[in-house]
Amino acid sequence: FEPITVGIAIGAASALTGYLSYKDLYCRFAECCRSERPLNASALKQDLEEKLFGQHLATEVILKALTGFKNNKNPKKPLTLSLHGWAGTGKNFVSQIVAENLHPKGLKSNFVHLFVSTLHFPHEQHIKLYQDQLQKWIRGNVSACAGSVFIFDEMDKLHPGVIDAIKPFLDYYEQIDGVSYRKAIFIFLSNAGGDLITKTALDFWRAGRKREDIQLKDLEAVLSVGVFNNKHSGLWHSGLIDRNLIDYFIPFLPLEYRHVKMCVRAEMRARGSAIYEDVVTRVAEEMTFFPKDEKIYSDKGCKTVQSRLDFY
Ligand SMILES: Nc1ncnc2c1ncn2[C@@H]1O[C@H](COP(=O)(O)OP(=O)(O)OP(=O)(O)O)[C@@H](O)[C@H]1O
Repeated sequence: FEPITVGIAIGAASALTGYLSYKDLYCRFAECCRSERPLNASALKQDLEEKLFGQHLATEVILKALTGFKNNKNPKKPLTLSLHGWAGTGKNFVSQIVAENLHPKGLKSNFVHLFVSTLHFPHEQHIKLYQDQLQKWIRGNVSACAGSVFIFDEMDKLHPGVIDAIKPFLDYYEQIDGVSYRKAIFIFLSNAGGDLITKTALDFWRAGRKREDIQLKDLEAVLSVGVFNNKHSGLWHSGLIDRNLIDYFIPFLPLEYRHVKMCVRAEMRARGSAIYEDVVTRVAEEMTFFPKDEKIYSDKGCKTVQSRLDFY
């Protein structure tokens, strides 16, 4: 070897290791976008199985969708998940778990963005402005971090025009104006279809079948009628469905008395308290259940558990 070549090689190597350690050091103190970092699938699985109660379908589909997407070095489009179900069944909660498994700071991460329809896009007359702002926001953030996560809550209260603005980003384009959106993740949350999911769960219950026996295929047809044709839900007018831009529809089942109790226990644990079963029962019994006769499902899911626990 010529001395010059060796010198260049050593220089390059030390520059590279210097750069790497600088970057590592930097990332210890500041948040870094690590879109290429592999997903720890077993950590996600454990989180979902331990923390999310009564949602065997959501657990299964989310795990499958995320591991598949993150293992693919070359996705052809961003991942789009549409979560459906009754209030308080865990849609926001799951989004938070997913966000934390992708970016350790979760919802506080600079690479995770939550939009709430009634908060961020309240006025119908300003749709044009919202469209512009949203496009700029998404473009800017995906340019800064390819693996950005965007969560849209209350999709059923969103004017479909707003989502129209981001349709091109969800499509199969390699790049748009020099930016590739293919590693980004979009999560839509909605109550649309919740009544039909509940009806299916109730049919199973009335037939004496186990909740865990409900399969995705039992709900797909139901969701397609109830959600795809529902004129009052933000997505459906927008053509996202016709163009097959939603990768997974994820149903959230209504929660039963036993699940509410699990939520109370989880909340007690989170507060560092011992588990008092009499309090667990009292909080769960304060919730209201439907349908009128059978009283199986909590009408607010686990939503008011935390505030109710404050009384004890
Ligand atoms: N399936 C569940 N497993 C564990 N905890 C749950 C579950 N569902 C709800 N919770 C608890 O209840 C709280 C409220 O639920 P969450 O905000 O996720 O409901 P949601 O489905 O997003 O409701 P909405 O449609 O009204 O926005 C969560 O922060 C969590 O503590």
